[in-house]
Amino acid sequence: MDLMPNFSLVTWLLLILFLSLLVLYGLWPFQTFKKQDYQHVSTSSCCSEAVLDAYLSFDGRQPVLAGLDPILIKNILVKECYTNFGLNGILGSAISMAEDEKWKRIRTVLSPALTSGKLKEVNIFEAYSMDVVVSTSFSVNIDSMSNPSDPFVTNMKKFLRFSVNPVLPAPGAVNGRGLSKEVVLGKICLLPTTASLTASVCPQDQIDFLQLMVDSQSSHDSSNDEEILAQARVFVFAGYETTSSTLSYLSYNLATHPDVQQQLRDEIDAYLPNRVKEGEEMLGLYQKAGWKQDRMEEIVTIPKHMVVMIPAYVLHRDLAYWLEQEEFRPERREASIDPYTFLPFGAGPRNCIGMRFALLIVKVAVVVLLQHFSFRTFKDTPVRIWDGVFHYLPFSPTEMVLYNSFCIHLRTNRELSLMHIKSLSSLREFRGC
Ligand code: HEM
Repeated sequence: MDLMPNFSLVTWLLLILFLSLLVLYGLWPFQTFKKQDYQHVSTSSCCSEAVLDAYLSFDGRQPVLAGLDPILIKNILVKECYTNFGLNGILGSAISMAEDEKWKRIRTVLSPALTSGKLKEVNIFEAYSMDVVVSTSFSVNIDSMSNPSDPFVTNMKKFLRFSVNPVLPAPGAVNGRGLSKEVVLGKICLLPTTASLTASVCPQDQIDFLQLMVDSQSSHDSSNDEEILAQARVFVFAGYETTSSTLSYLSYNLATHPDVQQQLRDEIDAYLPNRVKEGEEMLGLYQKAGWKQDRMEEIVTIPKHMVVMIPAYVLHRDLAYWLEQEEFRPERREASIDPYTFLPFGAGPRNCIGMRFALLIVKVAVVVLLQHFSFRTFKDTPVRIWDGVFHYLPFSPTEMVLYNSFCIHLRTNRELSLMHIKSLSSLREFRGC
């Protein structure tokens, strides 16, 4: 008797394809976690009913370990700093993607442009958000509010909407040393000529990160050119959207909390009657809620090249660390904050290179705005902004972590044995799940 069903060739091929995909995506990736001693963490590829301090998920076939424990986070971020934002293509050589020696080299070149001393020289009043980032990163003055149709502004916006044409013209040589600043800017903005930029580029010897990169080129080398372009793009990308979103959320919170807004205005009037002072720590929005006492120590082994993500969005709403975690409570800055439970700019050697700059931009904007205006709600302002956002998203906050949103991503470069201190009371339910 013939035991093989009488399928057509196409059916057999589809069956083989189905079984291969099942093994590749459904079975094989799970072996990574089975080999490890992860009994204490939950393995889930969908929204889990209860989540521990660390849990496991999959990004396609890529196993991902997500950590919420501050000690785990500290170990990963400070000792194993291989950040990977998961971007490719035209941002492939950017500092945020680079690893090992390449990252060290780029970071060393770029860091001097963003020290606090350097920031004191920044002319922060001439323009804002994109204008400030572009002005300080490239020494190009644009006024995107007054000139929204300026080719630089429109093309930069297109780039930020991911509509940039990935096929860029070949790099142009200047003085036999690779790219000039104007050529890089032309390429980022897809401008046909650099003539329109020449008027905007500051003539004085203002040091910006782009000039530092261009100067660090020892000889004309097209891979260097590509690297410079990638840094230029990532600075705009990392600096513009983050800063403007921070300002938007902050103004929303100030509008919906008029008492906080008044208190801030009083402070500004008291401390800065006539001028904007830099360096005031005005943005401390979260507070550690107090450590739970019941703790258990375990050793966690994280294999080499494991992708680890720190789900900052969930961490910042973790009831183990924050009281009334959804509330805007600026007075929380009075309390000491565990740096590894509040990670708006990451931590460790690969933290945000633009952190000081971003805080400066945001603080100055808020001070100047509150000196002249008030933020008010109007009848359509949503009472809880996140309700409005989640209304349009098909998944809950926990699922968003599993979909890798609002996360810091890293890849370990060696096997790690970490002391994992687990709060026993951390077996908690995630809201919205
Ligand atoms: C409120 C504004 C900002 C926020 C919330 C923010 C947040 C972050 C975070 C979370 C990281 C990843 C840190 C990690 O992986 O540990 C990062 C990296 C980075 N940020 Fe920012 N950022 C902001 C503004 C800026 C600005 C203004 C610039 C540039 C001028 C900038 C440039 C970068 C770069 C280049 C990296 C990659 C650093 C590296 O891999 O060495 N960011 N940022």
